[in-house]
Amino acid sequence: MLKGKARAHTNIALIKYWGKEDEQLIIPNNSSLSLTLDAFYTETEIVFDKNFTEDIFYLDDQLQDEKATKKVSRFIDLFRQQANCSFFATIRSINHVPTAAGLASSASGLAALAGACNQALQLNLDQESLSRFARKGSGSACRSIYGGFVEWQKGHDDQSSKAVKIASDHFEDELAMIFIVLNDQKKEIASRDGMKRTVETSSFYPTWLTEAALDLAAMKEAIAQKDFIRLGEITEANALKMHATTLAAVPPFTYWSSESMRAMQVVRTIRANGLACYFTMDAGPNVKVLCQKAEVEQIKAKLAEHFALEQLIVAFSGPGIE
Ligand SMILES: O=C(O)C[C@@](O)(CF)CCOP(=O)(O)OP(=O)(O)O
Repeated sequence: MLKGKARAHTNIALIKYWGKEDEQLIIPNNSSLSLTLDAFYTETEIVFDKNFTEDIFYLDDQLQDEKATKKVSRFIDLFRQQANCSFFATIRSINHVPTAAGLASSASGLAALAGACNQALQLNLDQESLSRFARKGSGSACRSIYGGFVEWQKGHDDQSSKAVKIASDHFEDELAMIFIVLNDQKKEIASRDGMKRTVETSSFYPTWLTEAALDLAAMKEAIAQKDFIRLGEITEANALKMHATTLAAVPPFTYWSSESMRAMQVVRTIRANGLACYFTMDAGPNVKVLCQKAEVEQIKAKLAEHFALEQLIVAFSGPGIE
């Protein structure tokens, strides 16, 4: 019996990953940059045993169906191959994500599973190699291997496409992110499907790639300068450009609900009244507000004039895989 356990935290992209160059290896068309957060994480335990007759997957103590288990099995196969191990495994993942949040936890989930496999199979993979493995589970998962500011260098093959930690002299410790959880019933298009349709049909997509590269360079400069205003401006503009690509897809779609639009307007108004805060959004209606730790309580209080307190969740910079 081989046992492994790991904890990995959620990351939110400030420069978005949006579109694949290679679907199998999950090589992106553009590099991205994220902030790993402390509030949300996944803890995964895995046991490999020669007497097991199939892979079994529990998520939040719920036995998972064949589809979900197959996805996890395919991912674990990467590690079994690496370790030349044919044992089946039992996986237990617990998502420490506020239940109401409905926040995507695939990134922390797959990163934690990568770490647990690494330990159980005694592969001694370093963080760079772990990041490559996690990437093949879900692109954004590769960034959760590290804490703080993380760049996923797009690369062009399995070896070169990986995440790296950005030297930031602890600038991330001055930041906060407030999640505005909007429980719209909007049927979400999974990020994998959304980006595929966008790459294949959106006339705005080529411009996105040009802009994302410029935004990344400018953001790395803002981090080096510890310039929060610049960091926020680029974050918000980059999210808007990424979401703009979906409006020109065929058929067009958007992740924005009416509540998302209201939340974005509230953030703009709070900013216009003197508190520096900027929004970003991913493949869902929730709005995330990037601000400075020193002002997070004031900004949360302003948001609470427009949203219920239980819809507002504060997170700070978090660590890499543990
Ligand atoms: O996180 C970001 O950079 C931006 C997004 O969250 C969407 F806004 C994309 C996340 O995509 P992911 O779920 O990693 O896709 P996969 O590789 O098809 O599994």
